[in-house]
Amino acid sequence: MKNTKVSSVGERALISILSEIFKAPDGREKGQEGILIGAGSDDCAVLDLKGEDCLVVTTDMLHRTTDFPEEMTPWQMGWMSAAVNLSDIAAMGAEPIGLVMAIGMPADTEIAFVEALAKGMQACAEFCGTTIIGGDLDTHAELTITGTALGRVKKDQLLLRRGARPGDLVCVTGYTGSAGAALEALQSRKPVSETVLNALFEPVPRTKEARMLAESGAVTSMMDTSDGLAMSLYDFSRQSRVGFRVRENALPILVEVRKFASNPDKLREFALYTGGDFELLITIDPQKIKKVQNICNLVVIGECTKYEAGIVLESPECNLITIEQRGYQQLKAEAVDRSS
Ligand SMILES: Nc1ncnc2c1ncn2[C@@H]1O[C@H](COP(=O)(O)OP(=O)(O)O)[C@@H](O)[C@H]1O
Ligand SMILES: Cc1ncc(C[n+]2csc(CCOP(=O)(O)OP(=O)(O)O)c2C)c(N)n1
Ligand SMILES: [Mg+2]
Repeated sequence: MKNTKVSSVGERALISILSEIFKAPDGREKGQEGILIGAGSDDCAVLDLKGEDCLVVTTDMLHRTTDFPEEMTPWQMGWMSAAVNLSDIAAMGAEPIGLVMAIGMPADTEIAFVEALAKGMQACAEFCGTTIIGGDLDTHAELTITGTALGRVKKDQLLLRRGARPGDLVCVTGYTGSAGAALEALQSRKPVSETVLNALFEPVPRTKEARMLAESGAVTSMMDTSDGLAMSLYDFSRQSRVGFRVRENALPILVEVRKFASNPDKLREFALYTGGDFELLITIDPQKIKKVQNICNLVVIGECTKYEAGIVLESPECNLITIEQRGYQQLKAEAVDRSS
C-alpha cells in the first residue's frame, strides 16, 4: 500500500483496512469482552451491557465545505449534524440516550452563529427524544462538527445489517432521491420546493419508525440509506450474503423529483446513487409483512435473492439491469470488491 493514496481506494476500502488493524489475529475485536459488533460492519458499534440491553455507539463528522451547501442556515447545519448520528442509532432499532457534539470553528465565528447551530442540534435531539449531553470546542480553519450518539436497545430487538435471507421483502421508509434532486437543483441554480430542499438540509432521523419496526419482530435486517440506496444494498449484501432484485416502478419518488429529473438516467442517479436521504432500508420476513404495513410510511421495493444473483434493478419493461456499487463516498470513491 506504499505510495497508494486514499483517494484511489475511497472510504469503503479504507474502512476495511482500518477494521483489520482494530481486530485481533483470530478475527475477533481487540480489547475486552463485551464487544458484540466492532469497527466496520454496521451503522453503530454494539456493546453488551450484561443485562437484557445493549449500548450502541456511532460517530460522524461534517464539514462546512463538503457537507453544508452555502444556502443552509446555521440552525440547519446544527440539525443535520445531530441527524446524521441519530439516523445511525435508528438504523440499529435503538432508542437514542444522548449526543456529544464537538465543534471546531474559526475564531472569528459570530456567537449568534454558534447559538443557532446549537439550537438546531438540540431541536433534532429533542425530536428524537434525547438531548445534547456534552461536547468540545476547538479552533479550526473550517467549521467541522463531530457528533457521537449513544443508544440503547434490548438484545432481542437489535437490528443489524446481517440477518436478511433470500425471499425476504425489501422495504424503504419515506422517499428516495429527494436529497439528490435538491443538491442538483442547488448546483444548477434551478428552483425546487422547500419539501425537496429540506430533504437535504433537514434530514429526519427515523427514530420512532425504527423503534416500532424493532418491536414488531418482523424485521430481519436494517440500515440507513445515508450513502444512497445502491451503496446500502451492497453493504447489506456483504453482511447478509444475499442478492437483491429491486423493482424500479416501486421506488417511492416524489412527483416533483420525477418531473425535475430531465431523463430516466438522471432519475436513477438521484434515487439510487446520490444519497443523503437518511431513510431506513429494511428486510422483512414475508410471513410477517402484515405486522409492519401500518406502523409507518413503508414501501416494498423488491426482494432478497441468493447472493450469486447479484444486485439488480427490474425496469418497468421487466429488463434486469445490474445496480452499480457506487454512492456517496468520502475520500473520492472508487468501487471496491463486494467480497472485501
Ligand atoms: N476511522 C474508523 N475507524 C474505525 N471504524 C470506522 C472508521 N470509519 C468508519 N468506521 C466504521 O465503518 C462503518 C461504516 O462507517 P460509515 O460509512 O461512516 O457509517 P455510516 O455511513 O453509517 O455513518 C461503521 O461501523 C464505522 O464505525
Ligand atoms: C455540499 C454537499 N454535498 C453533499 C451532501 C450530501 N451528504 C452529506 S453527508 C452525506 C451522506 C453521508 O453521511 P454519513 O453517513 O453521516 O457519512 P459517512 O459516515 O458515510 O461518512 C451526504 C449524501 C451535502 N449535504 N452537501
Ligand atoms: Mg449509517
